[in-house]
Order: sequence, then C-alpha cells, then structure tokens
Amino acid sequence: MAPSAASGEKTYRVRALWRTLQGEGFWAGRPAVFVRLVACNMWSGYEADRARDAERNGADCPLWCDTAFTKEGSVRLTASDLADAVVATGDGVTFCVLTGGEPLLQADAALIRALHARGVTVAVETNGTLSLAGAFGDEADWPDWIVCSPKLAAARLEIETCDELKLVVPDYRPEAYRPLAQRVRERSLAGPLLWLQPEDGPRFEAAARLAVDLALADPRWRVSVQGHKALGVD
Ligand SMILES: C[S@@+](CC[C@H](N)C(=O)[O-])C[C@H]1O[C@@H](n2cnc3c(N)ncnc32)[C@H](O)[C@@H]1O
Ligand SMILES: Nc1nc2[nH]cc(C(=O)O)c2c(=O)[nH]1
Ligand code: SF4
Ligand SMILES: [Mg+2]
Repeated sequence: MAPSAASGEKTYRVRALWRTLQGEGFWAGRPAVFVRLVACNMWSGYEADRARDAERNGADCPLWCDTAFTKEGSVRLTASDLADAVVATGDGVTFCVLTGGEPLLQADAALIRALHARGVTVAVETNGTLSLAGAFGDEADWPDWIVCSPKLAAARLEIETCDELKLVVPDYRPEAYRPLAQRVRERSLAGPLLWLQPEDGPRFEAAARLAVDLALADPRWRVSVQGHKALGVD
C-alpha cells in the first residue's frame, strides 16, 4: 500500500486494500478491489465490547460481525492516493467495493470522483444507518452500486435506496424490512435483489436452514452464500 499522507488534505483511514472476488450477493464471483475503511457506528471492533455495543446500539451484529476494521495496521490516504492504490492493486480490475466497518462514516463525493476519474466502478457495502445524500451529496456522486445490509430497525435507517438488500439471518428478517425491500432499485431483469445471508459462526447450520426455508416460502428472497469463504479467499 502507498505511504500515509503528510499534508493537511482530507485522508481516509484504510485498514485493508486487496484484490479478490466479490463473495456475496449479485456480483459474487466478480474480481474486485476491496477497500476496508476503519471504524463502525455499531461496534468498536474490539472483542471485549461485542455484547456492550450490541446492547448500547440496539444492533445484533456486533455479536457476530466477522470483520477486523479497527485502526491497528491502518494507513491514512488522500482520495487521489487511495484511488491510485485501487488502480495499481486492481491490475486491470476496475470494480471496487468500499466496505468496513461502516464505509459511509468516511467515504464521500471526493473519493467517488477520484475513483470515477480513473475509470473505476464503485460499489459500497453499508449498514443503512447513514444517508447516501448525507455522505455523498448529489446523486451523481453516489457509488454506482449500493448494497445495504441493515443492522437497526427499519424506522431507524437513514439510507434512501439501494440496489441489493441483504439480511443476515436469523437476527434480521424479511418481515421487518418490507418498506425498504420496496425501495430497492430494479435495474435489470434480475431485480429486485433481496438476499438472505446465513450468519457465519457457531449458528451457521441453523442459519443456513432458515435462509433456505424463508426463500422457499417467499421466493422474492434469494440466499446469498459467502462464496469467498467457501473458496478460501479474503
Ligand atoms: C462487515 S460488513 C461491512 C459493511 C457494513 N458495516 C454492513 O454491515 O453492511 C460486510 C457484510 O458482511 C456481513 N456479515 C458480517 N458478519 C457476518 C457473519 N458472521 N455472517 C454473515 N454475514 C456477515 C454484513 O451483514 C455485511 O453484509
Ligand atoms: N471476498 C469478499 N467479498 C465480500 N463481500 C462483502 C464483504 C465485506 O466484508 O463487506 C466481503 C469480504 O470481506 N470479502
Ligand atoms: S456487520 Fe457491519 S455494521 Fe455490524 S459491526 Fe460489522 S461492520 Fe459494523
Ligand atoms: Mg466480509
């Protein structure tokens, strides 16, 4: 990764940047450059805080979040350095996924513009608690593809719309997110893209069975298998 920025320009704290396959949802199997931004508004990211933050934030995901997004080992990069690193790491892969942590805490229009200026298509994985207009301003500067995996009750979400809605079961259920499911943009014959993703961890088997049962009971919903884990890549 490029060295940290030294000037007063805005920087983004990046925990990891790597070339892999998108493992989840509609673009599963597609080569992508992932950018994992530091910090989340649902969990501190530290093991000892899982139960406390779940309780404090009214979210279940801190109990089972599978991701390291704390600041240890992170670097600070300007929008242009980060976009250059995406292009260099991509080595021909021009699809970038901004994730975290919660990427909307840091990602903004300047970052999207820097990536677009280099011919990179940008997807984002967000928990839905923050507004796209708030993070990116005008819709022209929003990411090209928005995946929302909600972590709070529907009434507490700020996200305006998305291209994919991805519920991690058993804690997050279709009946709780009907209004948001109706706001999922249909941009192809494949839509609306409504996913049930089994919670990975000790409850995986039961979660997988539930996801299959729910999809078969209401075929508007599909099952998202975390393909990167099956393939043994990050
Ligand atoms: C780590 S989160 C980062 C983006 C954002 N904070 C969010 O929650 O959508 C990326 C994706 O992983 C999913 N995820 C996290 N832990 C998981 C687990 N144990 N099993 C299945 N999916 C998980 C989240 O629901 C989300 O769709
Ligand atoms: N390969 C791969 N695909 C992913 N799709 C969403 C991920 C995420 O953590 O946001 C993820 C991830 O961590 N790895
Ligand atoms: S699943 Fe997303 S929202 Fe929940 S703690 Fe992990 S990174 Fe944060
Ligand atoms: Mg992941």
